[in-house]
Amino acid sequence: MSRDIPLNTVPCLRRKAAAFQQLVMSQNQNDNGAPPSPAPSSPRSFPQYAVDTEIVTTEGNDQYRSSSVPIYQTATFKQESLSNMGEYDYTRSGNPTRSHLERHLAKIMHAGRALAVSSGMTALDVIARLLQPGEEVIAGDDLYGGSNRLLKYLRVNQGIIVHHIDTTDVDAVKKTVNSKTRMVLLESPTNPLIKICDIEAVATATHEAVPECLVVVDNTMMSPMNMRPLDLGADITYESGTKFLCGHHDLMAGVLAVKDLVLGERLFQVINASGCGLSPFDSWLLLRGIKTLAVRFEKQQNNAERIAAFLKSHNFEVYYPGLESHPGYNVHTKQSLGPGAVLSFRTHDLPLSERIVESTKLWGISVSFGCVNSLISLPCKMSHASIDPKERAERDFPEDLIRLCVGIENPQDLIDDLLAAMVKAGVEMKK
Ligand SMILES: Cc1ncc(COP(=O)(O)O)c(C=O)c1O
Ligand SMILES: N[C@@H](CCSC[C@H](N)C(=O)O)C(=O)O
Repeated sequence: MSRDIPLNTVPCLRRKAAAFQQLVMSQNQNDNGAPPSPAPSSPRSFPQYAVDTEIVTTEGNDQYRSSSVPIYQTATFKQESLSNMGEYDYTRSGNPTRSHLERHLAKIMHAGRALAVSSGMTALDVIARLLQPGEEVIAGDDLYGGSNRLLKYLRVNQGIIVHHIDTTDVDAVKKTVNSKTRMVLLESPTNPLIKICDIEAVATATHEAVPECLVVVDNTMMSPMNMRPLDLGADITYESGTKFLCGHHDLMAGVLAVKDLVLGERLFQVINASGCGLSPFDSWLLLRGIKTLAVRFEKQQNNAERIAAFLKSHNFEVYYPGLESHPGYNVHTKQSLGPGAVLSFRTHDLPLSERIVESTKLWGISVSFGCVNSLISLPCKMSHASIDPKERAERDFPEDLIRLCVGIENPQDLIDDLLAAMVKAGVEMKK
């Protein structure tokens, strides 16, 4: 499958980035002694190659031409003089290792600016701080438990009105958007029910109704390997860097990206004010992970396709957008480059699902996904336990749902392990 994507927005991005850089520099000079602020982390170069090449190709400007970006493990930066301040003063405001990562992310996410923060939840929190009391948010009725919890917090404590609706239904979004809507939050595929939402159609309908409303896409499930929501009309895309970008479950991170540099500056101001920028070491580690994203992701996705076919052949109800039987198959195929490596399936029997999860050997019982190791979980007791059971029931959340997050192991070993776990748990397997 070709991973090339037309980049017709690039020349305009380049002009915008240069103009914005100019603006920030002139502001710094006129700011009557205000501390320096780093140049916006817009891409240094623009994508010219397929995504797997771009992912591994980073551009440094290190004085010794080091192949790996140095870790600037420092809180402060000394200034030449009071009249000649440098780009960096304090790591909360900016750090060269973080800037390097952010520029690379901006390039691979087709963004004008990217920002790296301490977790995926922090990324959503930074975006949510753009909202005012009384404003409205539309979000899915199937979304990651932590995002649901943050939206609930905003509703209870900050006076934000939140509508949870079926965002796979564009008409339902059109009916709910009103003059007070300031944010539409989408996941596609959703976590954990793998529902597909037509991002372009929702973004167009939302912007037609309320031009200033931000369409925000959580792209954690797809990563830039499979989807660039900014190219589909989203205003902001964010993802948990803890997952595919890192790939090894050894760090927490979140990334945000925008095309509009003014919006990017507003998000940067929140990050600087609240101090949630990613640390130098974690920025370095995340960049290291990103370089192998293409090979990991391709193997994980190929494995997932085989496992989905195996489950389907045994008549399980499988949720995976790589299967033509998935109701969102056509929309997903239109807006992304592949089905990803997370899938769910049902047994319609909670104790049986629990026994399957507890009987695997190779599949680790763990939350999260995107890791090189394969993981199995029961969302109702793990990643989505923070959603009130009553609320889960109202949304018809299947408690017996098992989620598989596929790693890079040998696919036959993974299938054999699942099969053995199913037999041990008492599933009658088709011969
Ligand atoms: C879809 C999705 N979005 C956001 C997050 C939050 O990311 P983090 O755990 O890095 O805060 C998660 C998982 O935690 C997730 O699954
Ligand atoms: N105890 C955590 C659960 C994290 S779930 C992580 C990941 N998004 C997943 O879907 O597995 C919490 O309460 O946030």
